Amino acid sequence: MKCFQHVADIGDLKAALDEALEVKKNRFAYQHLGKNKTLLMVFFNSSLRTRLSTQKAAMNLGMNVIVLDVNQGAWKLETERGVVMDGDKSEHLLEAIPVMGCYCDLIGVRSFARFNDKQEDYEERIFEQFKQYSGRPVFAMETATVHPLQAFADLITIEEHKTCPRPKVVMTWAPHCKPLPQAVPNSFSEWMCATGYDFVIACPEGMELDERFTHGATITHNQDEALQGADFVYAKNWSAYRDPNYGKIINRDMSWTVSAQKMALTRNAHFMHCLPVRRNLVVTDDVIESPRSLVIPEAANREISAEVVIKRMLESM
Ligand SMILES: NCCC[C@H](NC(=O)CCC(=O)O)C(=O)O
Ligand SMILES: NC(=O)OP(=O)(O)O
Repeated sequence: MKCFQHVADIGDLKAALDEALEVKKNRFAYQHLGKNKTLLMVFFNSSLRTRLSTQKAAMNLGMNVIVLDVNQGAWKLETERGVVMDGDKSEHLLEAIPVMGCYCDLIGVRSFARFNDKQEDYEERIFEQFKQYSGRPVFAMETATVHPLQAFADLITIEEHKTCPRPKVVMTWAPHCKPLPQAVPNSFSEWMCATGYDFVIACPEGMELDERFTHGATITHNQDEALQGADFVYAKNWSAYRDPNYGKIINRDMSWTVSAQKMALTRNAHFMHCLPVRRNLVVTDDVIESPRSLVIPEAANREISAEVVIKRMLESM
């Protein structure tokens, strides 16, 4: 595997899940693969889980790990060609990327949507340049439009907790105080549509996501109806995707907060969220703290999804 970005990159999902469960049973079985190999993690944005779980996964595989926080101590990077660089940006990404590639064997990149320009975000201009100019296999650690390590970890978590072959999984929009990217819901939807699950997306009108990620899902604007019979409730806020509101908050409806009353509509569903989560905006304290909440197992499985992805990249070197 030379790139990990979309569900298709992982190939057969059943095989990937089997491999994940095997890795989870013995996460140090492939130490030889990473010997004398270096992972570089590049962060343009903050992280807790991705940073720790991906480093842990690489260490499980015997790798060395170096981390670059672009906004803390590195030169400020210009990303556009043709700019006269007489401002505060000292170095161009077009030099920085191949230089980074010199010091490592694999690169993970976190680069969120900037919401300046929808086309720039959805063309993945930063991540694509890493693919093109680093000379290394590259994986997404949440880019402008996708967060596949999260979606893979969520899929593993659902497989571990489902009690029927085809569970009903409902991804619901929930309110938030900041305009958030669509990467997490895009990838969750893309991955769920690739399973045989009954997958439903509930969101307010105007909050529909890019159809390239939601094709195959049932989409409704009625949250209560969607929650009926749900086995898993995946809450997430995202800002508007559709023009002319791209990247904006167009809805603050607190009746979409996932509460005990909402969970009572489900088939005793598990609650899921990628974290970090704003309590009592997205989900109430009692729901996230309940025994049906899977937020910690999801985070734990981030180590496993990352290990499978890095392992496959090392194997195909
Ligand atoms: N990697 C997990 C989610 C990251 C990001 N959340 C955030 O930026 C939350 C920030 C805040 O709540 O202040 C998102 O939704 O894509
Ligand atoms: N879920 C997730 O990616 O968390 P971080 O943003 O903390 O890495």
